[in-house]
Amino acid sequence: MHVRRKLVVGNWKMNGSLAQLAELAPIAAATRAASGVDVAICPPFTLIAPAVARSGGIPIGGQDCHHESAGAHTGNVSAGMLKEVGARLVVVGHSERRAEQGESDEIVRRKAEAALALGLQTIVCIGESETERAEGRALDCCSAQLGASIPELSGEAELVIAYEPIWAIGTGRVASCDDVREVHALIRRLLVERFGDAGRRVRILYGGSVRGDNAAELFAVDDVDGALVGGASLTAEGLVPIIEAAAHS
Ligand SMILES: O=C[C@H](O)COP(=O)(O)O
Repeated sequence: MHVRRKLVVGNWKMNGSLAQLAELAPIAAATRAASGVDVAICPPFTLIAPAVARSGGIPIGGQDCHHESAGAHTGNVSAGMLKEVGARLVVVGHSERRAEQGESDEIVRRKAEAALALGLQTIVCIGESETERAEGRALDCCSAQLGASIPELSGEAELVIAYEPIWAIGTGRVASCDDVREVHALIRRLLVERFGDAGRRVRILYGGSVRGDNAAELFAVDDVDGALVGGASLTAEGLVPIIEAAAHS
């Protein structure tokens, strides 16, 4: 039996400011008070360095990285650049990037490879659309995305999977515990089939309208090892109850 610590990651998306970094201190204090929970915050690129300086020890990460280490890729940032300014993790394959930047599973896998190779904890996102769920294709969609988006496990850096049903992101429509249980069980089975025992150590996060008032029931679901939190992570008031729910799960 593998004991996986709960992991709560705040994804600020294209939100935040230097002033908003004041939220990090109470988040760090709550994290210190909550035993057995890992917490990280992923602000926009421009806030990573100042966030590291004011993090109170919480890992700070990026919301994306390019799959190449350098070159003519205007507007992009490499995993090495993230690492140089103190990032310890990165999210890749978020559905918003898949949709807005047209990122394929293949590109997401290459980004994950680049990040893991540099020792960044790497969170690979997958999740079905509303249409795919309505048509009964959610499991097939997640299975295909997982298979094509994650690299082989090698080295010491940690791979994390985030299941985020697209229709639950920022909508207030959190997925039912039964649906989350079904998808997380599928992800776990596929990870173990592919990586053997190491697949049992990979943490699987749920993301999509996680709030203080629904976190506890989500964290009680088998194979939910934490949450990728968007809107509620922008303030300590929103995120601390989720951290506390993780500590008590
Ligand atoms: O990365 C975070 C997710 O997309 C969830 O966002 P949300 O908590 O605002 O629904």
